[in-house]
Amino acid sequence: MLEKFIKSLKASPIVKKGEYDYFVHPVSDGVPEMEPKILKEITAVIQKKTDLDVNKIVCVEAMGIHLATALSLETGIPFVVIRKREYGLLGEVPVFQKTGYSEQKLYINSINKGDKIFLIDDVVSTGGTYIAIIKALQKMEVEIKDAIAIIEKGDGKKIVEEETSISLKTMAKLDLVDGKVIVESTIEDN
Ligand SMILES: O=P(O)(O)OC[C@H]1O[C@H](OP(=O)(O)OP(=O)(O)O)[C@H](O)[C@@H]1O
Ligand code: HPA
Repeated sequence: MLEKFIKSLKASPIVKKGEYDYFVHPVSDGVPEMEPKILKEITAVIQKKTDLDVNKIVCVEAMGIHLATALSLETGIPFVVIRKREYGLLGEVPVFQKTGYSEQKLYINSINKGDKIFLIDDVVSTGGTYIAIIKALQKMEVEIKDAIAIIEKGDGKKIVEEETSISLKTMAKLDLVDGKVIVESTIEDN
């Protein structure tokens, strides 16, 4: 079911961000262009493999937005974006995000105590982003019913699970070897 997605992953160019090896893919970068069929494969597998008995889909700017949009259109569940912009709205919660190559603040709005949410982002790598967000949502007493990062790179999934006790699903686990993307496993192997 994920044939086009897997094929596109293997074709991803790798660039350097300082010392960090960074793969470039339509899911994580919108570059090269996204084939709608890939997005359809991903949303179909999410619907099959995750718990979407939720009242909100929650994604992270920027590269969670197209994934949440596609899923929202298929399911009719509304989505909210954790932004890199501060609004100063009542109840806004700032979160400090650190990835393998950047640091910045994110801002949670329109998520309330008691909400049942599905969390979606494009990549988990160091786990820095998901750990910060999940801890903030747990403190807000939001119920994270399920969470997915479409692409898994490095040890981030394990670190997120250890630090937050949330089970994080991923659709494809990859490794970067000799300038190439190797797909080690997919959610369909389980
Ligand atoms: O597991 P981590 O090491 O935290 O990496 C994962 C995060 O890195 C990227 O975000 P980035 O801040 O580059 O933003 P973008 O979505 O705007 O590309 C990606 O979209 C994830 O949110
Ligand atoms: N590529 C694209 N997005 C990412 C990466 C990467 O290597 N790491 C974290 N987000």
